[in-house]
Amino acid sequence: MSVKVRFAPSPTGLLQVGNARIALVNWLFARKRGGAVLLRLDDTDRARSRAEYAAAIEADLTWLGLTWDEFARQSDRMDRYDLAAARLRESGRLYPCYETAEELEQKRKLQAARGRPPVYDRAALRLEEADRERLEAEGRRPHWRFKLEGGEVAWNDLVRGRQTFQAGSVSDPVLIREDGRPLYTLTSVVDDIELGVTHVMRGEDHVANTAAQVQLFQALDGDLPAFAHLPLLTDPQGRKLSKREEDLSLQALRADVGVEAMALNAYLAKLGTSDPIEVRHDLQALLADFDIGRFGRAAPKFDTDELLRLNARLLHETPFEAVSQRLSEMGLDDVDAAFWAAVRGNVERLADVRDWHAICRGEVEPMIGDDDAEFLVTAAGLLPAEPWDEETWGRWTGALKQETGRKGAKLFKPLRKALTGREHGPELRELLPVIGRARAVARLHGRRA
Ligand SMILES: Nc1ncnc2c1ncn2[C@@H]1O[C@H](COP(=O)(O)OP(=O)(O)OP(=O)(O)O)[C@@H](O)[C@H]1O
Repeated sequence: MSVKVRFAPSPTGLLQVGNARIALVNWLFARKRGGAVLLRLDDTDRARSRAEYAAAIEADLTWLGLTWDEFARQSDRMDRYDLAAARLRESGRLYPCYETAEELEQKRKLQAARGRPPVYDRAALRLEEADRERLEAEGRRPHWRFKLEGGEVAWNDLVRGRQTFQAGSVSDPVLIREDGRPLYTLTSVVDDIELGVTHVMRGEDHVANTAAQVQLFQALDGDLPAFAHLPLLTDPQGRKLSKREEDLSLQALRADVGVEAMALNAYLAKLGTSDPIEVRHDLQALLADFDIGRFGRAAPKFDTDELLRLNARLLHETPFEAVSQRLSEMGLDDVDAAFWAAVRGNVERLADVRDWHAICRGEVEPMIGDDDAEFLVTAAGLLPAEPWDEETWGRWTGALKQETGRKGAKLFKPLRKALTGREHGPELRELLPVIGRARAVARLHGRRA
């Protein structure tokens, strides 16, 4: 059987890292099996769905490298949901209800007072034709519920193991609202059947829905897909992430925090498993040890600091070719392979290259202690002629050591502080050729250059 998965966000906000984890898991699962990925926009909620969020979802997935083979939009498929609803009506599984939200609330309060679970009492099933006519004449419009069959509903969840629900313990779900809008429980099942989805992998906010959906697949003669419900990511305080909080949106992580797509992918692919989180340079490398069975049931905490540490490690290993284009888009056209090799070990995010660029190519105020001024002038005098390479530093400091008798920190620290204006930074062996002779001489003499 060929595998088909879907990622089905609603375009009601920017994707956040929790959504991205679901998209990534679907992608890895499908690609590992040579299967297909469907991107489906769940945009039946016209009031909240926006074209710019739909475009942002596509841009975010593209940034992560999570390609899709098929695309569907629920708002284009409304006639399919109408047809499915008609079939359910014919088979007696979809029935009209006229209670208002207040009336339903009232019922729930009464049930609670009697110590009963808040399950819909199916009063609407007992209405006669004349009752319905009277209610409609009052101007009421029905909403439509799916009649669950009693007994146990079970499925083997790829993450949660065997799941069982007593159908009698949940309310018949509303599939169509009184304004005629079909709801997720219905639209999702109709699409999964008609678009041939074999594995439904989503957040565990959908578990409660699944029992009803299993019966709906059966009522619509669809093949039941496999299910995997992953726990929801939380922030470090344990709060569920949602599209409504935009600080952990993919856009913010990319543009404001400076996270690399592959750092995020590598982090999300391992978060919530007991595997170590390691640098991976492409999605193919993540496929090798991907296994849906390794994801635990506890809600993992998303930790931006941990992600940034991985981001730094990734950049430290990234070859120049992989970043050259982006560096020139940042206006750093004169950064070459030697420059990148010198500074990459000192950046946490790509934008940090700007700081080292300013130090190597811009003006720096040298840091010079009173005891070192003379030593540094001697050092300037011993600088060899260009061209310089990585050997230059060793030859120069060797000669300087002989001349002055200084060694260790007494020798190296003043050079670093004068040449870079900083106490710490990249290996000077690599940095010196990037700074160049003219700047080095001036800085060793204490001049801003
Ligand atoms: N915090 C989270 N952690 C993991 N998965 C999540 C999280 N939030 C949503 N998801 C999953 O992301 C997928 C896309 O969902 P959807 O577009 O409905 O997002 P949402 O963030 O739940 O939306 P909203 O914030 O508007 O309720 C679903 O499979 C959903 O279960």
